[in-house]
Amino acid sequence: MSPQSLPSLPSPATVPLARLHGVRKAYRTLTALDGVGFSIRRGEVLSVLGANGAGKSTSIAVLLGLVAADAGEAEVLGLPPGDIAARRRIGVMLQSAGIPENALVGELLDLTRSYYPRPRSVADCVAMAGLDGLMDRRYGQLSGGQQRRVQFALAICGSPELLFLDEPTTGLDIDARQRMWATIRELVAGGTGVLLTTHYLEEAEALADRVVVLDRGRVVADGAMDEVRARVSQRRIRCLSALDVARVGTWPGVRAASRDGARIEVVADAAEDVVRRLLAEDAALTELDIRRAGLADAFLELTRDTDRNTDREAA
Ligand SMILES: Nc1ncnc2c1ncn2[C@@H]1O[C@H](COP(=O)(O)OP(=O)(O)OP(=O)(O)O)[C@@H](O)[C@H]1O
Repeated sequence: MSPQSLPSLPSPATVPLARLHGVRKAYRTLTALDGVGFSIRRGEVLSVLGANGAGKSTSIAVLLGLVAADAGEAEVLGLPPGDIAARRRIGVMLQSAGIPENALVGELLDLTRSYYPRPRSVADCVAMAGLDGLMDRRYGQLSGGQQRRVQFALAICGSPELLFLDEPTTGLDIDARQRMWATIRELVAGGTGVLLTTHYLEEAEALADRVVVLDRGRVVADGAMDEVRARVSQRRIRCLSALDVARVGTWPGVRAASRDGARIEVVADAAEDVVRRLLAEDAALTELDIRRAGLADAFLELTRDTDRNTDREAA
């Protein structure tokens, strides 16, 4: 067979490591997932964002085979969720860890490493998760932040191709959080795919290549970090001005106006009209600075838009 006649296979980089498609899940009358679909690729961090109860943990649970979907498709490394062969190639750090309190950290690490065909060395795990001095301690006697680091070590100790991190840095101090971010970046640079849920939008901004925003069990945005930000038209305008912010707040196109000392900050839908009026009304205005809204603003606007649509549908 000549090379030309071979069917063209998708390149490994474009085949998703994991995928949900049209997934529905209801708990009695409550719809937790309402047709959720997204995928995670090699060498990228996908951040799944959403308010409490939006369906983030349920999406992960479906991918891990912990919860059965009522409808739709779920696949991990080309296998059904929960498949043992897939389990040996993924790492998982969930909110509820279920780790025996009496076990020594070193024992936990040895045991978890033994499940995997190509575990990382203990020394690497200790360095990557920041476990120095913790190996002989009992898990239950560690602080919350130390326990999170142990959970992270257990998630990465098998050199997984795909890593599920459900709010990994909750309870970590700034230094430990930065260390975990650095390790995640290192893993991703080596080709690992990461599904990250977080309530810290600066964490998603710092780590994620792509973002999926869930709102009440539906995907309301899915795209590259910059694309999701760009979907939001809002701008933040800052300047030194003596204008009355209560009055500025009533101008057309202005969403919010606040004062911090001599500086005012205006959040506007379309910056141009508002900037023109600011300059016209205050000839002494200086230090004008206009920025695209950050992920936090984008997130709020995206979920607020769904609120509006839902209200409209209900009306
Ligand atoms: N076992 C369960 N039984 C009944 N309802 C459930 C169960 N698990 C989740 N739910 C409900 O499903 C919805 C989605 O929950 P899920 O835990 O996926 O949200 P989340 O986005 O992870 O929220 P959080 O940010 O609070 O962790 C919520 O309304 C939740 O109350």
